[in-house]
Amino acid sequence: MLEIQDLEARRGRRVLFSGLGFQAEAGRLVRVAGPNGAGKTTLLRMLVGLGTPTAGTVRWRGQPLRAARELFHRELAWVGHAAALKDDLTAAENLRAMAVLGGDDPSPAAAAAALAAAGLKGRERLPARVLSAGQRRRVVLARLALPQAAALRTLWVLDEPFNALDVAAADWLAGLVRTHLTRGGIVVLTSHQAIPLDGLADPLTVSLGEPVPASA
Ligand SMILES: Nc1ncnc2c1ncn2[C@@H]1O[C@H](COP(=O)(O)OP(=O)(O)OP(=O)(O)O)[C@@H](O)[C@H]1O
Repeated sequence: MLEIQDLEARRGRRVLFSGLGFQAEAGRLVRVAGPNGAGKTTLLRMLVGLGTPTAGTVRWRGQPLRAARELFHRELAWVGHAAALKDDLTAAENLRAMAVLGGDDPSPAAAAAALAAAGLKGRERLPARVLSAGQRRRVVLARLALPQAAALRTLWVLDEPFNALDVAAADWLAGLVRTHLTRGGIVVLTSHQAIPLDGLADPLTVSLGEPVPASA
């Protein structure tokens, strides 16, 4: 369903990666690994259509992204590593605003349920500025607990989703990922820390190395 072929990314005169290829079918977890600066975020942004590769193609359901853009965006849930909350909005307002921007329109009850699942019961009405770093991250990730995320968003692309999470929140997120994979979703993620996803059938690891100077 997701197919990457001969992908290349350059930054100035450095080649971050080239000739990169992999495929992910329903139920597959893809973990993108590599040291700081290797190009993991760059790759994820290319996968979701936010960055343009210097060579190669990304295909979704057999079509290049630019041809499948509308369908692709209906089926994508993207959580960037720097996904930001608006400080003056409450946790619930932030979650609903992010969901709407992503093309979902959850009811207030669904948003409250997702925040409760994220361990934020009782904090829904607090302005984001008073939330801790981990709580802010939970608000962002609560989008994946909305009914639309499971029903409509086949492909989850998550940049450092486990950052700032405590053990309980990491277990919650791992549970969401597991359930999504079981339902036939695809999850592409990066993580510098060990993630509590042991025992998943056959995760695919895509390893990026140190960038090299371009020869031309
Ligand atoms: N807009 C940009 N302009 C110039 N260089 C950039 C830009 N964005 C990223 N880079 C560079 O590209 C390289 C890869 O960055 P990227 O964020 O993809 O790495 P990463 O593997 O995600 O790193 P980390 O593990 O630190 O998050 C870095 O050297 C970075 O400085």
